[in-house]
Amino acid sequence: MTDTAVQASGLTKRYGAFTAVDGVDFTIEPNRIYGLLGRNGAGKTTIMQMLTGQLFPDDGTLQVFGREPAEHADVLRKLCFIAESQRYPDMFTAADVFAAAPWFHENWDEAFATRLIADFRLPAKRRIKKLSRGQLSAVGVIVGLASRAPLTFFDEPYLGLDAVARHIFYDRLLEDYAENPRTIVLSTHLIDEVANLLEHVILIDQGRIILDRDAEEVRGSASTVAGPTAAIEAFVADRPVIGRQTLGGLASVTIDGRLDPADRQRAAELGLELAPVSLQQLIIHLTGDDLAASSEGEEAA
Ligand SMILES: Nc1ncnc2c1ncn2[C@@H]1O[C@H](COP(=O)(O)OP(=O)(O)OP(=O)(O)O)[C@@H](O)[C@H]1O
Repeated sequence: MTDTAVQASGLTKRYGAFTAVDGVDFTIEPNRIYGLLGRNGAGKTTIMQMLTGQLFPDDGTLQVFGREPAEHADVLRKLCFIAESQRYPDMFTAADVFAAAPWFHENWDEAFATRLIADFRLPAKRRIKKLSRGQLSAVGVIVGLASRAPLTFFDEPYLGLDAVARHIFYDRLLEDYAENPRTIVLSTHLIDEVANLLEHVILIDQGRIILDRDAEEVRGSASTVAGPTAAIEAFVADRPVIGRQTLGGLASVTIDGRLDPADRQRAAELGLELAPVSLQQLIIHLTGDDLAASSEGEEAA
């Protein structure tokens, strides 16, 4: 049996009277790729900062590789945190950053970094402060990949990257992960782009976890059913509805839970169309205002 990479229980962070992370429990298993997803301000960065010893929790227990991260240098050495707004010393070139990386990351692979510099067409000899936004993102991504840290966090560091560069990042990540398994946590809003990379999804909303599931289970775990409103209502009665749109006599309703062959047959008999819900659509339903509106309606009823 392998040990867990992260074990959090009742993890809480407050900023004054505001609770940014509200008593969350979760586990991160080693050698998997996790998506830490959620809307702006959900608490993702705050959680990652606690996991990497940059912030102290106000409550709860947190173990990273079996210890409290903030107080154990041997744990911190196993971590790599790449943020969107990564800062570097003013005089540094990208090459200086890569030259310093092995001091912090014992698994640093210089040959891999050199290959990535070419892939991203990064002018490594140029001062960091002269780099474009995308080039600066590439510096962070290269550090995150070539460090091969046992637990690597990418907190949306690839926002500045263009579509080609982002796909190079996803490809290199997957290739290298296959050869050098490690634990990777990605926080991103580009959910459709990373959906196939993720092995596990943790969805956070307003400081609380609302979904913590194997990505394979999430795929196909919700469906959209579309057709005449009366037939839809007959089909979705007693099923958990997580989204609803109506237009004239037509409706499109998203339901949670898998459909079995009998469900599919019934939908066909009623003349309804079924479509799988993508991870991004599911997250929009789970954290969007349409859910808030329908659940308020249910509470009032
Ligand atoms: N130093 C701080 N002081 C006060 N409030 C803070 C502080 N840092 C974060 N917050 C608040 O805590 C909440 C969680 O912030 P956090 O940065 O963790 O969100 P996030 O999920 O990473 O968001 P985004 O996707 O927009 O980056 C937000 O409401 C934010 O405004």
